[in-house]
Amino acid sequence: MSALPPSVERIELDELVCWRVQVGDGTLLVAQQGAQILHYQQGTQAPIIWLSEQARYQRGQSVRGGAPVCWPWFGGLTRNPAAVQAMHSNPASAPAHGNVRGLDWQLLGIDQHDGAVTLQFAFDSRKHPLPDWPHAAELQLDIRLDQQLHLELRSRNLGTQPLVLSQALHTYFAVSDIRDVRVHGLDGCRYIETLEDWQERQQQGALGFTGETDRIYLDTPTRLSIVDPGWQRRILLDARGSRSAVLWNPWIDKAKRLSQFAEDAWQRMLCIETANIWDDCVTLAPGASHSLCLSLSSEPL
Ligand SMILES: O=P(O)(O)OC[C@H]1O[C@H](O)[C@H](O)[C@@H](O)[C@@H]1O
Repeated sequence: MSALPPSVERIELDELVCWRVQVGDGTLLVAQQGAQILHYQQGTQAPIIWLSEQARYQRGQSVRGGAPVCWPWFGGLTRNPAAVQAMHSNPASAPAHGNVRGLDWQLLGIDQHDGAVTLQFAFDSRKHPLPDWPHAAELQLDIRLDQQLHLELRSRNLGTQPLVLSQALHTYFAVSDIRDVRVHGLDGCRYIETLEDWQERQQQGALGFTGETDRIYLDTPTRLSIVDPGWQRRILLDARGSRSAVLWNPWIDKAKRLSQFAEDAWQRMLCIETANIWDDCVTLAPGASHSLCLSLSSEPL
């Protein structure tokens, strides 16, 4: 069977410019705003990345689902270590997950090589200063589609003082039914239970889901996996440059309060956010850079 050559197409979804990429039987859709991946699917299997049925494609607003980039802080800024908060002149008014997920990034280039396609996006805070965050930094996201999907998020300090960041690739995964899936790789990890006064606990065995879940896992291994018996598949997440991850599902009540989110959508998604947070934040000396990398693939059970 001869494979079709890779293809890249520019499309517009409502207000957003997007790039649709096909490599072999893999399809990828990326919005230029936020360099946000919206869709990733291999062949005829269910999508690996989840996108809300109620997603809205509007300027200035992150799309619900896909893989938003949270930077230069993750979550509520006032929950971050003091050194991350100190980068901002008004932490109490800072938006959750930083600013770049709702801003336009620059497309640096599209490279087609060895049967793979790489899209390179950049955000430069010297050209687009972030409110109340007076620092010179460049962020680049390389998105490479081959037989797998590879993300590399590189932060570079272009200023003269140390830069301290927290960040995450806030990936929404598609699952057959959240109540049936298990996440492997977390056994023995410390975690912060944000729903119970941010207490520190320790994971025992694989993680299943029976209610709202919002946890920061620490000392995470390079590989996590989602075992999904309903769709008879295992999604593999291989990370580098990260020792923390957020596991999130809003469940029934919080789902009702989320934007662009159907009331029952919690059943079909699970966020595993490959991160640098809590005691795993990134400190960059002037001129230094850091890469947070994630490769996604799937295999039958
Ligand atoms: O609604 P958003 O700002 O996109 O945040 C969605 C979710 O992101 C993370 O997973 C946080 O840990 C959650 O507490 C939050 O609800």
